[in-house]
Amino acid sequence: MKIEARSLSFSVRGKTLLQDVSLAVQPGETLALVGPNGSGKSTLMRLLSGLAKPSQGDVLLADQPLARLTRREIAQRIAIVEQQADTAERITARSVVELGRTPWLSALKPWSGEDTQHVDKALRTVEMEEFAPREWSTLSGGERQRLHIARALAQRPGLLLLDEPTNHLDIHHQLSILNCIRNLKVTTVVALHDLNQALTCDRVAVLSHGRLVALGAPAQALAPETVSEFFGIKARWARDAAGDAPFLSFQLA
Ligand SMILES: Nc1ncnc2c1ncn2[C@@H]1O[C@H](COP(=O)(O)OP(=O)(O)OP(=O)(O)O)[C@@H](O)[C@H]1O
Repeated sequence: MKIEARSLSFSVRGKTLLQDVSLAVQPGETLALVGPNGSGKSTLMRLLSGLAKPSQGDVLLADQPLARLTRREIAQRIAIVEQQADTAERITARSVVELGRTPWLSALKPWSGEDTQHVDKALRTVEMEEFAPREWSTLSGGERQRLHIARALAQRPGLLLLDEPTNHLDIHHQLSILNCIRNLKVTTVVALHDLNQALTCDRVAVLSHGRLVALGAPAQALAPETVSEFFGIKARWARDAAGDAPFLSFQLA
């Protein structure tokens, strides 16, 4: 499902958090959103999800203005995992993932075997099947994060918005979640702090002080000069002894 931001701006109490951001993410594409702390990544995610309304500009989902869709229509199309996502304590891991099916249920369409299958598949994808009966309050930060991602996957969205989905995860689960995200046929926007992980996405958008300052193929959007300028460090391409694809190496300027 295509998502498009047209000249998006967002201000709160006279402070501009996002200014004139335009970009389009094509069906099935994975776009990494990077930028220094406070550059506007979460703000842009919230605007794309419909959780916040732009002060100016429009968000179009599959060429339809988001503002014209009902909450339920949006929930059937867009899943978001926010940065400090948390949920009620007295609930099992499986119930959290089942919440992802809510937008699809109604009096005429109660829970069915198909819903159970989506939940099972989402739990498998994040390698959390064995945790399904556990109570939420007993889970670690990384386990909760994986379940939030499973909840979003169980929703079967056309657009997946993930705000720093790997920040609580060990390296195995960082790589496996990113691999899973890249292989999904779902359009995905993923905010990342690890620029080398961003390099593995289809395209990269760089935000700085609420403005879109680069957008394109990963190696082009994350060229060392761009990274150095907007993150205030010295970046360069490096290669390991195996001679695999180059990666970014950093040091303080
Ligand atoms: N409700 C608000 N009122 C005032 N300022 C806000 C509000 N919400 C966010 N901001 C500010 O807007 C800027 C952008 O915040 P945002 O969370 O979008 O950045 P980010 O790029 O996601 O940052 P991080 O990498 O630290 O998660 C920050 O300077 C933040 O302090």
